[in-house]
Amino acid sequence: MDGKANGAKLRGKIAGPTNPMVTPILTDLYQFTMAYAYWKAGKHNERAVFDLYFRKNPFGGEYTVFAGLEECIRFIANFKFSEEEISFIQESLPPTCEDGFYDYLRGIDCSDVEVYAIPEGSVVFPKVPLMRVEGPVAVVQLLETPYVNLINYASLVATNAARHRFVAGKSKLLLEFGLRRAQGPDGGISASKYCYLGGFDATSNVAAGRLFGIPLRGTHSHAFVSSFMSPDEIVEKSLRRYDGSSVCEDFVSLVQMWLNKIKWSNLLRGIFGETNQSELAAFTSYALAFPGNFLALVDTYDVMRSGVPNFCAVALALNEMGYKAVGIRLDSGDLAYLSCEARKFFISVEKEFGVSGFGKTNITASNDLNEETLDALNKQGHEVDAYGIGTYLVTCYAQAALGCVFKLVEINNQPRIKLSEDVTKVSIPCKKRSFRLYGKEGYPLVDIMTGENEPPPKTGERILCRHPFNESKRAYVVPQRVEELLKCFWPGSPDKEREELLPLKDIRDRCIHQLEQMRPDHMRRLNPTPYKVSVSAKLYDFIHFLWLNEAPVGELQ
Ligand SMILES: Nc1ncnc2c1ncn2[C@@H]1O[C@H](COP(=O)(O)OP(=O)(O)OP(=O)(O)O)[C@@H](O)[C@H]1O
Ligand SMILES: O=P(O)(O)OC[C@H]1O[C@H](OP(=O)(O)OP(=O)(O)O)[C@H](O)[C@@H]1O
Ligand SMILES: O=C(O)c1cccnc1
Ligand SMILES: [Mg+2]
Repeated sequence: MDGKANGAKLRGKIAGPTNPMVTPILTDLYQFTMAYAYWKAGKHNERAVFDLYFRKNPFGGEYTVFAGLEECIRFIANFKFSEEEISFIQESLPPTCEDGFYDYLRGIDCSDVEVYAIPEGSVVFPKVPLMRVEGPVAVVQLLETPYVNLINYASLVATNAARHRFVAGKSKLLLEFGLRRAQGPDGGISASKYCYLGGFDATSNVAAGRLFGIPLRGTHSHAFVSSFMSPDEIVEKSLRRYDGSSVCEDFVSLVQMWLNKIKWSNLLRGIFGETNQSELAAFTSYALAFPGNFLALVDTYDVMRSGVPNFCAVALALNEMGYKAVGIRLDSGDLAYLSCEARKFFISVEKEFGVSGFGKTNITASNDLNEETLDALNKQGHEVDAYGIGTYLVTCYAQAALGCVFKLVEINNQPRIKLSEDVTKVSIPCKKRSFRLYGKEGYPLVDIMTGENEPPPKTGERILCRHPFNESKRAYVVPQRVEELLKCFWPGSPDKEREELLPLKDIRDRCIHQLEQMRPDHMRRLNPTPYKVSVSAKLYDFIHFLWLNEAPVGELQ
């Protein structure tokens, strides 16, 4: 068993959802009309089992990162209608609905609901339940919309982040800059949380930093650079040495001196003439404000003729004062070419002035980056150390939704099936267990679903894994390791034993670890190999028995 996935068991109070808009009325009207009809028919307490799953991996890939579980658990742990909400539901349903229904709503909570789920941050696959929710049918029905809502975008954007990480490579720093472009405030907060979960290193979103403890990072914008007109604007020019031993009274002149040295140095001669002085003023001013964290946006006027030499002048002046400049950000132009040119310049400066490590000055790139542009940069060769990514990441531009569904699979111990002309849309009936089977090389080989009461797969014992719908697709597997996927995250009460809800950082670690464990051909961007999802022989037979039982036989005329 995976040590991390098999977290500590816990009891005790669970906080409410992060977003206060997540209340029992954040659902579709039809959940209430169905709840009324269940109640009216006296069916509302029938025990139902629903599976939450998706049918197809997003972004043309063969894997998905499961995210959003903690918010689902927080939601049901605090599920209770307020009087105002009940009055509003009463106004929204037809007046013929009986008052007894509202008394029923007043009394419900999720103490009779059980949620089994795959741990958040796990790598998951189509058709395998991410969550199995069991409880009184009317109550669980009300959970459908908020649950699908809480999982859909979270898993989609976490997967998008993981895919960007995969292309960028392990060693690059990935910064999420999407708040201004996200789908509203909750889209922005969720994006920051789940991009971090999916492998980003930091966010520019301050509220998300506070809410989730995500590291905060940032540079400055073109507005800051273009707000300066000339170095004469800088009034407070003094800078104390890093070690506090002395003060330079005119840092602005020190910067000018370094700019001249760069200009007339042998190695660098000819690359630039006069740099933009208002840009130099902005950089100098920023360095005076943050001498220990100096990073400059260098593309406002001209990257190689102005931004980079100006940055170097300020960085060398800082170096003389005992500070190490952080780096530059490129936000337009050919990022591969400019990063290579900037790197050459830094290496020349290191050689010319003997500033050790200057050649390794950090280069951050931004500007409409996505998987494709990252891939193109890799193919061309580049010198970027960090990427700031916004629009394409947080809006999930390449795919709008994951398409999670919440389907009834059993009621009153009777398995149920949803048929469809489209075989990928046929639901897999029964209250099920699922297992991940690992092969000799340590990679996950196949996920298998079984009926709840079947003997589970065992390490070293051969088991037949069948494609759920395609008779000819089957394989014997002798697992080297068996991991049960669904664990109890909500046993109906905070006082009963349940899986611990781990800190976001631990969930992120699990995600990164699981992605690293996957066989590389499942992960590649072009034509990845599908990961196998299967059912036991017994469940296969039962699905097809129920299918034939429920499907009417047509008549040809
Ligand atoms: N070397 C590269 N290979 C592939 N794509 C790149 C490369 N460098 C930059 N890009 C991408 O090309 C696009 C360039 O955007 P665009 O054509 O709008 O120009 P720009 O650099 O933003 O210019 P401007 O500052 O005038 O708006 C961005 O999406 C960027 O990520
Ligand atoms: O490009 P994204 O992936 O969305 O990343 C965030 C962008 O937001 C900022 O500027 P903004 O786009 O607001 O202005 P700009 O177009 O002038 O760069 C930043 O400079 C990035 O370009
Ligand atoms: O800090 C940055 O550089 C930043 C933050 C948000 C959007 N674009 C850039
Ligand atoms: Mg932009």
